[in-house]
Amino acid sequence: MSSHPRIGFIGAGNMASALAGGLLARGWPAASLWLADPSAAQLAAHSGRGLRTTTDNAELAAAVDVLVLSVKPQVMADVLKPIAGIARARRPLIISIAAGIPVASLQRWLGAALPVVRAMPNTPALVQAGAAGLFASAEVGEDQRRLAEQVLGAVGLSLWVEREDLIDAVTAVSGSGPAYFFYVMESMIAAGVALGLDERDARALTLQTALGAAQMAITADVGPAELRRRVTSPAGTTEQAVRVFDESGLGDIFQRALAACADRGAEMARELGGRD
Ligand SMILES: NC(=O)C1=CN([C@@H]2O[C@H](COP(=O)(O)OP(=O)(O)OC[C@H]3O[C@@H](n4cnc5c(N)ncnc54)[C@H](OP(=O)(O)O)[C@@H]3O)[C@@H](O)[C@H]2O)C=CC1
Ligand SMILES: O=C(O)[C@@H]1CCC=N1
Repeated sequence: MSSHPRIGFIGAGNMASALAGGLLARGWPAASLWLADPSAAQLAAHSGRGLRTTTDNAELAAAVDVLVLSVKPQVMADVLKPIAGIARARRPLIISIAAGIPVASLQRWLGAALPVVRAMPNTPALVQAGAAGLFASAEVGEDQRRLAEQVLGAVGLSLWVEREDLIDAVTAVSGSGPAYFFYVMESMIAAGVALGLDERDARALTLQTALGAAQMAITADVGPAELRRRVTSPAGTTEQAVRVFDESGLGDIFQRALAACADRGAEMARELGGRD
């Protein structure tokens, strides 16, 4: 196998576009990236950049070394059954990025206990700043583990979790996590505007502050709590903002929000995973 295995995405939506775009920007050859989607319009931007595209999932499944299942969880069963025979014959590494679809369901729809990696990436993969949790089924060998790491690791951090239910926790923290930070950014921009800044300045200050805080937290030799303490002067301004967050139960809000997110993953597994 070449140093750049052929990777095929079934479902060319938001997350597949982020992963394929990130791999491309990282130097993955466009001709080794395949995308399948029923919508020719959805595929047009990708083919314009030299990626291989098709509206036929079976054609893609017959061509790739790594098959990334990037459709919505609700259509996964219908997507897998028609390509199950090809997958059993060719045995590509299968990586499912769908929230809430257990390995056992994927294998049942594929008609065999094929090696499956469940991955939970996030959209910052597009700018090589992704974060992904991976879980390997018992059938996944060492070489296939390394292959999954090569693909997800090319666009950011990737780490293995040893129990499948922890994928729901990864979803709550990092899979859905970008949305929480974007929400914070939206709220800070709106608050800055309410305090009199023009929208462009409020946005620029907010986004640069988010970037700076993340970079500091990643590189510092102390944790976020100490970094927060260093910004919070006694009897100063930050203290007043933190007081309002504490009085409003911000920590509890995050606990409940992430628990609701993880619970939804488990609920989807019950709703969708049991399908024939
Ligand atoms: N978005 C995110 O941040 C993350 C998403 N995920 C997971 O990734 C998966 C995809 O999510 P996302 O990219 O947001 O969803 P999108 O709806 O953006 O992408 C899914 C794509 O699959 C297409 N599709 C539908 N039916 C088929 C089919 N039969 N064969 C091939 N393609 C098909 C859809 O087309 P159409 O729109 O025409 O139906 C759409 O283009 C989900 O399972 C989600 O849980 C995981 C981590 C993060
Ligand atoms: O909201 C969702 O269900 C998907 C999974 C993680 C991020 N987006």
